[in-house]
Amino acid sequence: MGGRVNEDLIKERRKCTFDIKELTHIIDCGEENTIKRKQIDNYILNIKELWDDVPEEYLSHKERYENAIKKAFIVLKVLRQLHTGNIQITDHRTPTNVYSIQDGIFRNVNPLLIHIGLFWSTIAAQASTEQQAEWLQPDSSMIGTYVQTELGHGSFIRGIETTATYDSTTDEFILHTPRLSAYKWWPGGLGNTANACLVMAQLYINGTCHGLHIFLAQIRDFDTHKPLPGIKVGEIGPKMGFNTADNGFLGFDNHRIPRTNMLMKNVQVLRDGTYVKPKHDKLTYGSMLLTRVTLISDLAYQLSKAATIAVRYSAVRRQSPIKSNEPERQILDFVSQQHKLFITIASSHVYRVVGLWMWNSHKRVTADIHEGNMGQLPELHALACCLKAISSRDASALVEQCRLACGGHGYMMASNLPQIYAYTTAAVTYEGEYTVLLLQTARYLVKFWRLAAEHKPLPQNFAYFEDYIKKNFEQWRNSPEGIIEGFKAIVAGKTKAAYDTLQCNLRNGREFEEAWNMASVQLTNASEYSTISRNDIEALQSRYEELLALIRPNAVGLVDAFDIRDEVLCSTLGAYDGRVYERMMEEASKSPLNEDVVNESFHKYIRPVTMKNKL
Ligand SMILES: CCCCCCCCCCCCC/C=C/C(=O)SCCNC(=O)CCNC(=O)[C@H](O)C(C)(C)COP(=O)(O)OP(=O)(O)OC[C@H]1O[C@@H](n2cnc3c(N)ncnc32)[C@H](O)[C@@H]1OP(=O)(O)O
Ligand SMILES: Cc1cc2nc3c(=O)[nH]c(=O)nc-3n(C[C@H](O)[C@H](O)[C@H](O)COP(=O)(O)OP(=O)(O)OC[C@H]3O[C@@H](n4cnc5c(N)ncnc54)[C@H](O)[C@@H]3O)c2cc1C
Repeated sequence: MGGRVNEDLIKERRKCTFDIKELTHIIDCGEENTIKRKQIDNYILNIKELWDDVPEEYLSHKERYENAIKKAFIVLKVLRQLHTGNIQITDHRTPTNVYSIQDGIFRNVNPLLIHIGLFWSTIAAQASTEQQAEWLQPDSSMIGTYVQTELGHGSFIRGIETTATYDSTTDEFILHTPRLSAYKWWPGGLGNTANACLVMAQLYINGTCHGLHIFLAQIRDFDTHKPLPGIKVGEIGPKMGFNTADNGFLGFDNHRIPRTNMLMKNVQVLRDGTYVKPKHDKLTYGSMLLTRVTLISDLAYQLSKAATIAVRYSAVRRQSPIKSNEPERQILDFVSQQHKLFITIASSHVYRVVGLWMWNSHKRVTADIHEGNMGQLPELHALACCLKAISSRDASALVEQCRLACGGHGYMMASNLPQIYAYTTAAVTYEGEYTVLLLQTARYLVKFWRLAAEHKPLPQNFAYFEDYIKKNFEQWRNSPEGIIEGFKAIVAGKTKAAYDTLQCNLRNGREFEEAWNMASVQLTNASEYSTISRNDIEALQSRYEELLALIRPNAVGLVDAFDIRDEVLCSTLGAYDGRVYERMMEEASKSPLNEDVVNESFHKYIRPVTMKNKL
């Protein structure tokens, strides 16, 4: 769409007091990354076949999938070309890699997301060198997915019922779905797209269960794509979002795979059925850990999209004067609106920085694990659980806040805010449900509180538990250091309260698991523990309002610095030029209901009723 940039946006950009490009480079972790990102953006966004004539909302469930799969294979080809050209596109130092461009192309989810993101990365992390050499071929026929969750079990994966029984006479595993609740249910790309999968199943050797292990299974013929004998596979139906992800179900009827199809980097089953244990029980859960870490950056990116749309719209939208004799104001001038939006910008930066830090920590801990040192794994797991849970919950609440901040127009699909919300809120559940993950972190904290309570030595990271017990916390100070101290006090107080309840339940004769369940609200909820006083809260509130006023002239600059192209934002409300009403009218004209001046239903159903008395 050609035309002038909205006058209010022009003025906002003139008001900006910092160098927008400099912030973009910081977000991208360096100017060279910005340049590389823009090259990839240009390359991909110039592929004409990736653009729709009809907005995807008007397509049927089947058409949407078919459209998405067409694009997915164009993108896959590009990814392969870029890899061949040695362009590092999976570097999560920044969320602004090729994956974010896909948000624009699909306006939904790439059906190959799990193939690219989880299938290959799990093989790379958990398959032996020989297996990798065989499976990780650039021209592989395999289109895979990660198949873990079942109809009956998602959170409690030890309850998974699919079995893999070793048959030493044929040197094979027999994959089997013993009952309906054991059907695999949810995996992305499983419904129609994948011809292979990594399946999580209980390993049985000579009648002994060795717990969960990962197996590579072909499920469809590479040539005809028909399900192999003994495989029942299909798609699970429409969802709140993720509708192009082709999530599927899968059942095995004594399906045989070679022994060498168990992922054997960390654990092995030998030809004679000998089981060689892993160095750490939970290495099999490594893919979940990695995805949780990755998601923090992805959620930061979703927040930056929502903030860009809502801030630009709020600069363009004028509604009601503040003083009665004045013209109507930009809604961005209302302090309550600033409160809704600036927190989203800030949260995006927070999770971007934390996501990057976690990504680097993951790299470091993985390198240690390769050397046989598992010492840092529990802390990384505890942090990943908590941060994935909190970032997804915050992101979905803030995206929804941005949608509401755009009033009625935010309810339009063409604003793209409903789609961003549907995408973001799914992350609260997948890769570990919110409460379940918080309880994993609580388990870790309680362990160290027990040491503190028993006056045993604590690692440096938990020294503040001891400070709390000795009442060494200083009075609240309104400064970054003071805020960190305040958070430490909250964590220590919260952990103490939960621990005390747990102990009390145990003293009353409860078994540990039951006592834990009874304390679980305290284990997950924030509590009132703080060194902060009522006066401090008032001082903080007025400081906060001062800061909102300080940010106000830079609001548009701050979201421009996210540097998200219109083709990725896909929003009538958030485009760079701010021509909101023109875009809304243009999008409305694409509705199939506007194709005929009089819809044929008028003659069939309306006219016979409305004209009845007049005939
Ligand atoms: C690269 C491209 C990226 C693109 C951008 C990103 C976008 C990505 C979009 C993704 C699209 C969606 C895909 C979705 C996929 C899925 O959802 S896959 C399925 C995910 N499922 C889950 O997450 C299930 C959650 N449940 C669990 O993880 C486990 O059941 C549990 C809750 C952790 C409990 O496990 P259990 O075996 O019962 O253990 P416990 O008896 O409770 O003991 C826990 C001990 O184990 C330690 N531990 C647990 N997990 C780990 C781990 N992953 N790593 C290390 N350690 C672990 C834990 O600390 C306990 O230790 P101790 O206290 O010392 O006993
Ligand atoms: C969009 C989407 C994509 C997905 N993609 C995949 C995929 O590619 N591959 C795959 O294998 N799976 C996938 N999943 C499945 C996903 O991982 C599970 O849905 C998720 O792990 C939650 O498990 P659940 O559905 O069993 O929820 P449940 O565990 O049944 O949760 C229901 C409620 O019970 C509570 N609860 C459960 N256990 C406890 C406990 N111990 N203590 C306290 N409360 C508890 C939860 O907090 C929640 O409130 C996907 C899911 C979605 C929504």
